[in-house]
Amino acid sequence: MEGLPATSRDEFGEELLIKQSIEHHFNLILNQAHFLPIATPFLEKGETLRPDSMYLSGKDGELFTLKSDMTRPLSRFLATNHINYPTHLYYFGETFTPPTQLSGHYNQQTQAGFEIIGETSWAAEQEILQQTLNLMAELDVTDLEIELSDAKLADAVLATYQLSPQQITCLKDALFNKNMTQYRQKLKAYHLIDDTFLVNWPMAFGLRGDALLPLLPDSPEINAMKTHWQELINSVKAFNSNIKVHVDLAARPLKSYYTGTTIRTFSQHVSEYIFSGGRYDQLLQDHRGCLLPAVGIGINVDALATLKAHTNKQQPEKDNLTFVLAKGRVEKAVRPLLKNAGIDNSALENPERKLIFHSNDNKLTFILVKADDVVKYLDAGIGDIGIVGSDTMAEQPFNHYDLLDLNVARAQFVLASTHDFRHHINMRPKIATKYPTITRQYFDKQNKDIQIIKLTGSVELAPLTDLADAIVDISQTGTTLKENNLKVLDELNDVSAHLIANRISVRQQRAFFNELIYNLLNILEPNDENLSKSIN
Ligand SMILES: Nc1ncnc2c1ncn2[C@@H]1O[C@H](COP(=O)(O)OP(=O)(O)OP(=O)(O)O)[C@@H](O)[C@H]1O
Ligand SMILES: O=P(O)(O)OC[C@H]1O[C@H](OP(=O)(O)OP(=O)(O)O)[C@H](O)[C@@H]1O
Repeated sequence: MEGLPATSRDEFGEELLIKQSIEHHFNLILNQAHFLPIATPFLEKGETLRPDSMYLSGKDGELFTLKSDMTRPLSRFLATNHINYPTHLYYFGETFTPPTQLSGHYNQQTQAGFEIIGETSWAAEQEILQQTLNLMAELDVTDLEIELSDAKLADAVLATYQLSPQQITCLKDALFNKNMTQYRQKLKAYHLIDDTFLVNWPMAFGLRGDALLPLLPDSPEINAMKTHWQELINSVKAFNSNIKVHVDLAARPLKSYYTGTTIRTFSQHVSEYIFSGGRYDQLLQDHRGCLLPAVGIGINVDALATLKAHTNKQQPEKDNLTFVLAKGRVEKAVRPLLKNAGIDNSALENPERKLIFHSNDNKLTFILVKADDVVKYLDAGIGDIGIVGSDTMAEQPFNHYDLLDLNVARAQFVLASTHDFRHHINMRPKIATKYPTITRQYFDKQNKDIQIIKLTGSVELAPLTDLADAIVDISQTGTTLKENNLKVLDELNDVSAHLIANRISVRQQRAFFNELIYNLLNILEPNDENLSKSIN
């Protein structure tokens, strides 16, 4: 009997019962609130090829797209039907996206959502928040924490400083990735490192978000956002004063088309956002091609079902954090650094052949994995914090925070070959490497066509044996190159160990992360007086 494709699964029994119950309560709440149901087919016309879509081919060769989200079918529906606006809609159904092969992820997710379309007034935001709260209560998952933000906040803040468009882009990029190393370098370069709000901005969420609200620059646009957040916070508190609600002043806009308030929720038990949405006035169009203002909330039903399963079993809140360390050079190099930053990693000192360790108080777990696998443990929500080389990160899809460059396990990528290598002789040189992405990026920048040969080690052998013309590899002392009679033709990116973190873990354990980042920055940037400006 043939099994399922690697990326699919059956759903059965208890797991499916939970989803059915979510769907039942969801329909009940939205019917009561006079939202109208909409169901769109699995297949849409597939004229635009997108990397995040799956395709089916029809009998006559026509290409169809499997529905990868609910937004596109909804856009098509509104653009091709005469509807009276404002309209209130809701949907519940399956979406399909191609996961990375052999990653353990599934290609099919259940998504639900509700939208108010054609309504510019603030009442729409209040209504979707109200329905979100009703659903949380109906499903009995009140341990969700709500985060409010605004897609335009970062631009509004940075507009109050004297910065060029390019400087704004660089700062936003570092801010949204919570890349503290890059962010602080930029602040220093732009002479803004004395600004208390800016210094603390990347971690301005949760209680710290609330604490930094009064330090937000003064502008009519920002003041209007503050008023709106306060109104939403008041409605949450009036509904149930136990629900945690905070502002996130450093949130990346959910999607590029969001234009106003955003609302997201997460819980202590699941490493993904459960509800997320907000205002997006620039995406949907009616049948005449006129833009339609809209607010909506999407629900990750699979994540919600995981949360429900936890709630049903009454499991305690997670109070343990897992570090995933790239074993070998990286783990050895960061061990003293972590220890100096107050992390009890003494158990790693006598590893023998064990791969899992605990701190003396059992609050921290350390797991040792091959460098390539660190990100997979973070993706799955098993690891909260990862420590891995920037070389490994550059070769993988990466969707986490790149918090700090730890400045240890340092090396450099180099292009190297034999002494008689001549660039111009070989029209399409063969380059051997363990790092195809880095290699491709480097040659693309130079408009040079090459052929890559992916090796797993002893890369220096390739030009010596004529397997390849040159190599892109890591060099530290240069000894390996020298001993193999190879010379450096060019120096590429620097490599070092980085501290990375799952986005939801940073929220679930924000006090721990704040302290760890602060302690590590004190070691990495000693004598930096501005560090004391970090609220801790
Ligand atoms: N000279 C160097 N060569 C290779 N990696 C280095 C060097 N210096 C620092 N590094 C960092 O160390 C990581 C590799 O560590 P290590 O060699 O222990 O693991 P590995 O590549 O899995 O090795 P092995 O396959 O020999 O176990 C790289 O990802 C890089 O970030
Ligand atoms: O400049 P150096 O200090 O000599 O270091 C560079 C060498 O170290 C790494 O190899 P590694 O030891 O990881 O073995 P590998 O060839 O099996 O990847 C790298 O691939 C180089 O071969």
